[in-house]
Amino acid sequence: MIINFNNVSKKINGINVVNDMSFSLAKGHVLALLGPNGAGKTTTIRLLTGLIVPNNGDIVIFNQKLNSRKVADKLREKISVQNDGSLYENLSIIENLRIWANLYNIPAKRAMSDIAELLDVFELVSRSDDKVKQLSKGMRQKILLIRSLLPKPKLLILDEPTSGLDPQTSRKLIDCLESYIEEKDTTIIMATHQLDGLEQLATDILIMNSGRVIVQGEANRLINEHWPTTQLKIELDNANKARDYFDQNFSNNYFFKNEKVYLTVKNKQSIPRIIATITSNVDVIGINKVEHTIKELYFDLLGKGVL
Ligand SMILES: Nc1ncnc2c1ncn2[C@@H]1O[C@H](COP(=O)(O)OP(=O)(O)OP(=O)(O)O)[C@@H](O)[C@H]1O
Repeated sequence: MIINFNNVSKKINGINVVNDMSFSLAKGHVLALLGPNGAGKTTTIRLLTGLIVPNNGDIVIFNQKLNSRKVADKLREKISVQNDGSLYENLSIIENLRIWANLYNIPAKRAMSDIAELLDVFELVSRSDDKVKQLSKGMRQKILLIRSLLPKPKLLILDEPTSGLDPQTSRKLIDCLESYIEEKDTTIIMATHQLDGLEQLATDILIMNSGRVIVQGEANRLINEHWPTTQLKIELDNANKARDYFDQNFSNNYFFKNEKVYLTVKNKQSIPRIIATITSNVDVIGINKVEHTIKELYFDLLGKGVL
């Protein structure tokens, strides 16, 4: 495991902002830290970076107990935080990145090729000589992300990397990050409110509220546990004509919506047989398995009053 939080609590102004929190994160996994405003996400991240220390419990990163400033400083060699430090506004993108590469002690030749690769992945090659002060918010976020990737961190910590970005730019940033980490085996923990398309990047999720963990684990497992049955979406040539057939054969396990049938199947093994039966009895245009999302899981838990 790269990170272990063992019964960690943190009190601020007499309030348990993080309350008996336990979770772990395996190498190469991407954890999305989710929860409403004030849930304790940023505090969790500050605990993780050693900026604040827990009142109870312990934090173990790369098998080292995070119990002193010295350990936190040592761990900094393996950890990058996106929002650490600011950019030099009057310098260009490339100048900024060279300065940071130098601060990270990256040899000049390697820095040149790494910066070129990152600018390419993040689609900023044509803007590399632009001054930072001329950049849009989305571009700045990209530069901060590139900067945090430069030291090739084993663990990358992101606090709302897409905050304030429009949906398109935010998706683009995540796409860039995804294509960069695909080959790099970087472990990531990312606090975010951006739930759309999160499964594209996140392997694990942790939903917290009022300082407590509500659910945590691998996203696929949590989704499968939450929706143990499979739902098939069946597009029909003539939905009205097919109503009787579904009534007689699937009684309460289906509903019609927008000319489509949504059929719940309890036993996954029976899916091929069911599809064969349906296609031989009604005119089917297409059948898809309904894939549930992290966003649905989040709001389902929220709607049920768990959060
Ligand atoms: N330095 C501080 N002084 C006082 N209260 C604090 C401090 N830091 C955090 N808190 C309180 O702790 C709680 C959790 O805050 P935190 O910033 O960790 O939440 P968050 O989940 O990151 O929220 P958001 O999504 O709004 O960024 C909040 O009630 C906040 O007011």
